[in-house]
Amino acid sequence: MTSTQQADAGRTSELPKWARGNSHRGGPGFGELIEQVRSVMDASRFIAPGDDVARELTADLSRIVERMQAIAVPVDDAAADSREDLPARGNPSLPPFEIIDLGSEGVVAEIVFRAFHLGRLSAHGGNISLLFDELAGYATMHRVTSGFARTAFLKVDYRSLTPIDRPLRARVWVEEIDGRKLHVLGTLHDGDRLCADMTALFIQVPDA
Ligand SMILES: CCCCCCCCCC(=O)SCCNC(=O)CCNC(=O)[C@H](O)C(C)(C)COP(=O)(O)OP(=O)(O)OC[C@H]1O[C@@H](n2cnc3c(N)ncnc32)[C@H](O)[C@@H]1OP(=O)(O)O
Repeated sequence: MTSTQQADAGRTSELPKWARGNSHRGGPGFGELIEQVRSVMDASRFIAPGDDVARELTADLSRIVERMQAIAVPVDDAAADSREDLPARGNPSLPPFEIIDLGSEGVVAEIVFRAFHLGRLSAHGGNISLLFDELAGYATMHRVTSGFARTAFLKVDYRSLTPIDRPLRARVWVEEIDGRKLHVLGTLHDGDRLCADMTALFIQVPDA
């Protein structure tokens, strides 16, 4: 039984198909491909190429983009954002978290922000907010009785600088349910140090 199915035990209806996850789409090499995509994003943060090199790199990347566009599938069939065996479900636009625990108590994840997520000397606040929003999606997905829940608002308090390149621990849970409204809380720690905490409201909606 996958962690997603275990956590699903409290729902009165199945998870929407798009949220069930799989570990096969895109094949066994897909994780390494996404890791390389992340590495391109990281490396791009630390270069100041001359014009010639910039044009060469652009041409190289254009060829790769064309190859990917030639094998595009409808988004609901895509591997990215569906692979529950990969960091952040294989979605390169998300910070690469790994789920440590998922259940009706909420979700615990390990996250390593990287060069691509750098703001000024620490992780960019928007990336921290993105992490919380995604993890709140996990936490609420397993507490709504049907459909799923969308973010109505999400507030982050940045308590101390959030480092990149080291494992951090995030915890997000549903504190209270009031009809369709789910009140969600979350924390992000570097060891014992609180980096950020989060308050959000999610609203249960049909999966349509
Ligand atoms: C395992 C896979 C995990 C995948 C995770 C992915 C997670 C991604 C999560 C997201 O990022 S979702 C994308 C970002 N969110 C949106 O795009 C939502 C856009 N807004 C909407 O679609 C609607 O405004 C919304 C669904 C949030 C609410 O509209 P509704 O028409 O369904 O609800 P309504 O306006 O009737 O409000 C219902 C209740 O919520 C309250 N409410 C709604 N928005 C609020 C708000 N912003 N602040 C405070 N209260 C709010 C509202 O007052 C009311 O309270 P009462 O029932 O007590 O009267």
